[in-house]
Amino acid sequence: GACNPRYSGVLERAFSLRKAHSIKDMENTLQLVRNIIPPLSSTKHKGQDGRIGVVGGCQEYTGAPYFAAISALKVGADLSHVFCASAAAPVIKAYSPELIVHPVLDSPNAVREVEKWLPRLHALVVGPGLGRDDALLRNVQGILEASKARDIPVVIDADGLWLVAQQPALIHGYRKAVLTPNHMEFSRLYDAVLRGPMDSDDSHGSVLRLSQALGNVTVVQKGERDILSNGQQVLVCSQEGSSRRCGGQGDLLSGSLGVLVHWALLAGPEKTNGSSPLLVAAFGACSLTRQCNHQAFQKHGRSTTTSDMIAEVGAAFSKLFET
Ligand SMILES: NC(=O)C1=CN([C@@H]2O[C@H](COP(=O)(O)OP(=O)(O)OC[C@H]3O[C@@H](n4cnc5c(N)ncnc54)[C@H](O)[C@@H]3O)[C@@H](O)[C@H]2O)[C@@H](O)CC1
Ligand SMILES: Nc1ncnc2c1ncn2[C@@H]1O[C@H](COP(=O)(O)OP(=O)(O)OP(=O)(O)O)[C@@H](O)[C@H]1O
Ligand SMILES: [Mg+2]
Repeated sequence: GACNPRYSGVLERAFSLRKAHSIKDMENTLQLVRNIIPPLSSTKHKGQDGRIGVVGGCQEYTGAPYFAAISALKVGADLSHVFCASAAAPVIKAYSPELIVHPVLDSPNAVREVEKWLPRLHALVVGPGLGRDDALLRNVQGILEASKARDIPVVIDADGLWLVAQQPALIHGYRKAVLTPNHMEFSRLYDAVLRGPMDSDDSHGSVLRLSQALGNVTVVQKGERDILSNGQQVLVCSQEGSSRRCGGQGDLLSGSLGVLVHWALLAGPEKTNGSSPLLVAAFGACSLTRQCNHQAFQKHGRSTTTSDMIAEVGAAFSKLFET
């Protein structure tokens, strides 16, 4: 690949960005995030700052879709929907009166039931707590196809990434897709798409190559440092978090990202200074999640859970983005 001038140009850029992932770079990117945040205003109507849908939640997993959907609201969306399997719905409803919960995902009409709502949604977060049941995944495939046909931005996380690893063509080249794999999900995707193990000494190159191989969808590799790429640019988020790794932190990230993606696309590339709006949105969600983790850990230490982090969203958002 190194002989290909376009590729080596991209790599050079990636490497220079790697060296320069300084506090100053982080600060510059945070400023771009600030630029995409819509001002609070007394003249707006309910819904204008975001109507987000989370597709996930099954018999086993009810926490993950709840975390994602409530995080979207706490970040500033006006309405947050959950489309889940029927067994998960009463549980999720009982966690929160703030979410709108549709028990449709295991119905034979699942795709039609979700499609009805698509014209009213600004972004979908697909995968938290979805599980790997074949019938459910087939329905989600239909939902993804319907969302693409309507040009609705999609954040794909957790078991949604399991589906994409099986069928990369589902999102290949979709400009409005962001994938948020953890360590395992990333290597599974990399294996499936690039047909070989990744080079664990070159995480920047791996994220860049995976994004390119998927037709430049935005990829966020979560970890000690989050590495983000749209196949052209590579960003690193090393906002201070903590050493506490309770389950659900990724769901906070993907739910927040659902809102930020909508805001970033609405703001457009003028507000992001030529950088990809999706990359800026992803950087915002990573910084916010890590800052929530940091603040919650200062209060709760080892007993920190994702609910403690969600309680910090407001203060973390102000600290990072409303300075
Ligand atoms: N309360 C809930 O309902 C929660 C449900 N969850 C759901 O659980 C399902 C499975 O998600 P998983 O994340 O477990 O996915 P996987 O089944 O792909 O498992 C990931 C595995 O990788 C391991 N791992 C993570 N980081 C690693 C690293 N850096 N090096 C080596 N191993 C590493 C983890 O211990 C985990 O066992 C998803 O539907 C997810 O949304 C999670 O979101 C957590 C919270
Ligand atoms: N070693 C680490 N140090 C600091 N932050 C980390 C570390 N690993 C992950 N994170 C942060 O934790 C958040 C969630 O990442 P993680 O890899 O735990 O996702 P996940 O496995 O999908 O979580 P979930 O349990 O919700 O499924 C991200 O914001 C990421 O930046
Ligand atoms: Mg996860």
